[in-house]
Amino acid sequence: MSNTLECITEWIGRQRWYAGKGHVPRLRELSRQTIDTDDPDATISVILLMDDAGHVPTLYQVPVVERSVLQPAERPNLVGQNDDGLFVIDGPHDPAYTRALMRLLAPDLDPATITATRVLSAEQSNTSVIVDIDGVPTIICKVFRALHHGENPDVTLQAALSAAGSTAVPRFIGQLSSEWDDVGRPGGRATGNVAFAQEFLDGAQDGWKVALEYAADGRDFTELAAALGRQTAEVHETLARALPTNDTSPADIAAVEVSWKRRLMLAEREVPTLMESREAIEAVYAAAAECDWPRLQRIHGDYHLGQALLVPERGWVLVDFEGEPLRPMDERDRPDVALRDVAGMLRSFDYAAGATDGWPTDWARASRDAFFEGYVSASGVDPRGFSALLDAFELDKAVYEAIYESRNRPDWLGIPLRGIAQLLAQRADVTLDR
Ligand SMILES: Nc1ncnc2c1ncn2[C@@H]1O[C@H](COP(=O)(O)OP(=O)(O)O)[C@@H](O)[C@H]1O
Ligand SMILES: O=P(O)(O)O[C@H]1O[C@H](CO)[C@@H](O[C@H]2O[C@H](CO)[C@@H](O)[C@H](O)[C@H]2O)[C@H](O)[C@H]1O
Repeated sequence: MSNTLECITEWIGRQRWYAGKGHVPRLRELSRQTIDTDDPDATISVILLMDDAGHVPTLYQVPVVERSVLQPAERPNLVGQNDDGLFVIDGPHDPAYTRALMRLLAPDLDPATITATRVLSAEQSNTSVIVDIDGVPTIICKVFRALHHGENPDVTLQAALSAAGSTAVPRFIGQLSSEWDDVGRPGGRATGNVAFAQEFLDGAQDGWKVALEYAADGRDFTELAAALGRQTAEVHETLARALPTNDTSPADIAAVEVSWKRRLMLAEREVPTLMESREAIEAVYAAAAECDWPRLQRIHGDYHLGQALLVPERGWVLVDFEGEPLRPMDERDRPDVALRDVAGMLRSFDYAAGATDGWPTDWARASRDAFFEGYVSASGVDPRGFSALLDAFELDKAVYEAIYESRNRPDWLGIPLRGIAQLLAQRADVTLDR
């Protein structure tokens, strides 16, 4: 037995959302808040923990429920047993926590109508809980794991799209923020979003799984890809109307170029073979920095097929506007280039082909073209008109994916590496043709 903090330290490294893979966690408790519950055997604590083990300290939200009796069904979600003999359970898996959270996120909801709560089983960066109302899955609550000062773009963007009447995102229900000590900020306090709730889309299919099935069966995905292109353009257009935009200054361009190069340097440390392509990749970045850039606006930021849900009678609905988990929050929380999203989705078609036996490149190419056509038809803007810039964003995404795969799924590292090689070969062909 050990104290609750020791139990969490031993457990946290195994969680999918723990970003410090490869480090032994070094946790420091910043705050512990007790939440009221009507369950007499449960004590709910929301603990904010700073992990000092990595290069950059990371703040995590760990809600736990302490109980004197452990039900067999709770065993897989046991964090540990503390010095007082209490069983410490991962909060989102315990109904006492999720019911208490719902009271805060949706105060108008009658708690008696909540009939069940369960954690979404997919591997995730955060933890989402599905809430049944009168026996029907109705609400999904996302509990953010890594916390940041300032608004979380997932909340800001989905709330803004929903308020603008867009049905391209789930209806927004409510959000919760929290404060914690931060000596680096004026007043010594930081504040950020810790959870939010939105409409649960029953029967939604994950776009990644749909695409994989199509690719594996050699089925034509172009109609769905074109619809996705149209929905993407519509979301970009609504975001540009609902939230601030700005002209692109030379300083903005320089900052993006620096971030591309910084990421490449980081990737080379983790995937040394990338060093062989550095010169060619940097040449693409340099060419992109020289061309015309569109206006900056808020974007999805980590756009791929897994962020698009195919909903019966509604079509594509987009989720998870939090941006890339490996990118600093201050970079994700401001206007950016919409082509970054287009590039993300192009990479995803390549991924679906790469994860399929025989690597059907024609399938990926047809899906890309259809996506472009859909995007143009809804917006009048053809991303292919910014080819140097689009290539740079695609390369940057593939470099990001190389880091992501080497840390999380080394068996898949070949997918982004081949993507990088292909992009560079295509650019070399274009240059030779000139
Ligand atoms: N509103 C929703 N309705 C139904 N399923 C959803 C909804 N939002 C998310 N999901 C499911 O949860 C998965 C993870 O959600 P996401 O927002 O991507 O979480 P994370 O930030 O943890 O990556 C999605 O891929 C989808 O399968
Ligand atoms: O969904 P998250 O916000 O957690 O995104 C991260 O994980 C994704 C993998 O789940 C990763 O996406 C990469 O793999 C996908 C297939 O699993 C593929 O469709 C994407 O194109 C590819 O980028 C994403 O990059 C990462 O941020």
